[in-house]
Amino acid sequence: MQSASTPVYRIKRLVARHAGGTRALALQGIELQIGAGEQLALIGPSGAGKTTLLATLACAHRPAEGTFEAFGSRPWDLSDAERHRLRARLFLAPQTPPLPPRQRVVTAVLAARLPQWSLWQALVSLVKPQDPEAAYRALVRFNLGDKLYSRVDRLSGGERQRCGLARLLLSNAHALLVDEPLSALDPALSQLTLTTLQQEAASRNAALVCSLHQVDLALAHFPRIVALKDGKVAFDLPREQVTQAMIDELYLNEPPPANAPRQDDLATPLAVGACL
Ligand SMILES: Nc1ncnc2c1ncn2[C@@H]1O[C@H](COP(=O)(O)OP(=O)(O)OP(=O)(O)O)[C@@H](O)[C@H]1O
Repeated sequence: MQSASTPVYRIKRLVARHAGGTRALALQGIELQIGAGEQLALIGPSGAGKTTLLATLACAHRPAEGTFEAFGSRPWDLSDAERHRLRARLFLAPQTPPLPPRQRVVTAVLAARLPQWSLWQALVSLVKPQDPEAAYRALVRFNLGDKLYSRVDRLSGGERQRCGLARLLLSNAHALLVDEPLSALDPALSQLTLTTLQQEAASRNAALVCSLHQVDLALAHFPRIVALKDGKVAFDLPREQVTQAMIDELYLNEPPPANAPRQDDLATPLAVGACL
């Protein structure tokens, strides 16, 4: 039963494995609570488990052990139909959005409304897009308004990535899960993208969880930083308490993350300002 104070996510001692011969651990002993309206960045070296955690939060990956509650329910104890309904409250934007290459952008973006539509509306929209104005408004917010009727396979990597994010704006979700949204974007578009995602999350009081390799942007934009390493939470802190030593330790023996702040740029603890 969900009340106003029910967290969006409540996770205890969560363990996740991937399929395959070794069933290697991807997440171990994860403890996490995320409330409505919270915005947090997930950082950590490659292979730390960020994508696996986002897939778990999206109910796309079933945990092997532990407690996992979303909106007060245990998704994997629900029937398939109930879990399907729960998933309509979650939106996962993968790093490479699964957009049909021959589809027009307008149709691909409007597909985010599928969970809200009847089968008939969905079929009609494939032939004649329903509410193209809404798709246009979403694309404009990612500086992509001129691509409304382009074919998906004619988009650049960065345009495709933002097209995937425009879908998020058309969803009804209250947990927005975004995996490395900036990997194909230049600095100006990166700022625009993060600001748009954060404004959208704030306007619907949604939880926003965003994995980022750009540590400087994570610290500049997000009030809470959750760092993963080797499938475990290395730290989970307000950004003001994150120090350069913690970042160094997190990426020890790893190639430096993209756009990591230089040592000279950082006080200890880090002095960072919001960009919202
Ligand atoms: N489909 C899969 N099958 C088997 N192992 C996997 C699979 N996907 C990920 N893994 C393993 O799970 C661990 C966590 O991977 P994950 O993709 O969650 O990390 P990540 O932090 O998102 O990495 P990156 O920053 O490189 O995207 C890694 O050891 C990875 O090799």
